[in-house]
Amino acid sequence: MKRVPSLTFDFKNMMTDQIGPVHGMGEEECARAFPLLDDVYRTFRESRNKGNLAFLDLPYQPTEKIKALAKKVQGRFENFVLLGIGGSALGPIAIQQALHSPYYNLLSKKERGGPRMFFLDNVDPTEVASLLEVLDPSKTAVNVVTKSGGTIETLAQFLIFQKWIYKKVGKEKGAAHFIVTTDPKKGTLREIAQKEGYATLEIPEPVGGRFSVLTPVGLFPAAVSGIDIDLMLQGAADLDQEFQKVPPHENAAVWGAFVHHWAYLIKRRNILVLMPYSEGLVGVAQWFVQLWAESLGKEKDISGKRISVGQTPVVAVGATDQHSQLQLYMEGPVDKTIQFLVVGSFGKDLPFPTVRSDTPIGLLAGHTLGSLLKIEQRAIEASLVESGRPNCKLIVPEINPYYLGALFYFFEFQTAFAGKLYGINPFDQPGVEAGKRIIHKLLKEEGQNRTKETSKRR
Ligand SMILES: O=P(O)(O)OC[C@H]1O[C@](O)(CO)[C@@H](O)[C@@H]1O
Repeated sequence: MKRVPSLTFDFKNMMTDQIGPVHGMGEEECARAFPLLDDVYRTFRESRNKGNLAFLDLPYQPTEKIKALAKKVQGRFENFVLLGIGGSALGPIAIQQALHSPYYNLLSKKERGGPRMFFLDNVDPTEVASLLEVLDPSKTAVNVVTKSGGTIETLAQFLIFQKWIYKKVGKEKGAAHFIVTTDPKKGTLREIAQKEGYATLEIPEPVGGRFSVLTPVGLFPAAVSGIDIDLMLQGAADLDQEFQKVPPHENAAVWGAFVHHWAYLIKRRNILVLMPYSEGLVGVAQWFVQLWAESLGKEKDISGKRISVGQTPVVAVGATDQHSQLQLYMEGPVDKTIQFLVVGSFGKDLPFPTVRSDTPIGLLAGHTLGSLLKIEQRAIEASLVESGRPNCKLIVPEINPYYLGALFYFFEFQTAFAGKLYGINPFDQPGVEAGKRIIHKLLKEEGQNRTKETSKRR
């Protein structure tokens, strides 16, 4: 089978906006953009050639080590728990949600072929304690994922799990339960892994957390749960090859970046609503939110000039949020672009029994759940167009490892390219540092007070 990951980006409905000083983006306006895209694309390619866009080369990495370690975990453990936050959890969660049944953990081990999968991306004590109550530490593998190796939430989760496992099986045997995915050389978790003798997987040094889904961060848990990770990388590689062959104005991810950048700067569409019409792609949409928000929400451009830019990404799930958020999108401020995320064909479908009736139930005759969901998407798209509400759509032929790999690659490419258009650095996140500093300060101060109180009481 010849596989070409032609993800289609359809933005003809971006021109429906009849409100505001600039009307639509017609063919002429698009054509005028070509020289700009050519220019920016040239510098983008130069950055890649200099090794500054390392995430674009991830599709070509070797996977033997990841698969070998995954096989060991599959054979030995009943449960697999991933600990991480932000880019160290959203990608792995998105993969599971897209490629496995939502009831994966209810299947038998034979049906699953590997352990039950759990993902903790918060430090909510009720959630963590509840998981510890139902799992057996002697049958649980723990994958601690952190690029920096020093994220306080992940370190906190790790300490709790380390204590829980060591208490049951002892320190010596306990070491075999931990797999640390982190920076190849530095960081607290790297040091701990070395000292305790944990298995480790490397996140390439120049790849930041939110661009790391196609590193062992996403690939290892995927392989543990039996997903063909080579096929995921193949999808990304084929899309890369497709992109390298065409001029920038035929590259769908370049258009994705350009259209949203134009919508934000010229049309003041401050909000990008990503609306998947597939439960399997909700995790991808949530992963995208971090990618778009952390990469493009910046105060300064690369020269240090204050510009404060960034579109606010929001997830709305079709059809569910038609009955929750849609009213706002139809009649509220025209400050949004709705981007649908649709699949060509669903993996499974269920036909309706025919009911003869003049009530809405009779309308379902001859349809399936899948055709209903597709009709709902088309109807909402048409209703947005009718009321002059700009929207666009990304079409994924089907949800499988191949197209999922391509989809991640598409969004990462689009985001990095949008960063170039904005003239900002899409790979840093200086705005989150202040919060981290204060968390550390409060932990220190309140920790000292608590220690004093405890020793007074003794
Ligand atoms: O993988 P790490 O280093 O633990 O970071 C987790 C997340 O924290 C952030 O650095 C933001 O605080 C994200 O960019 C990152 O995905």
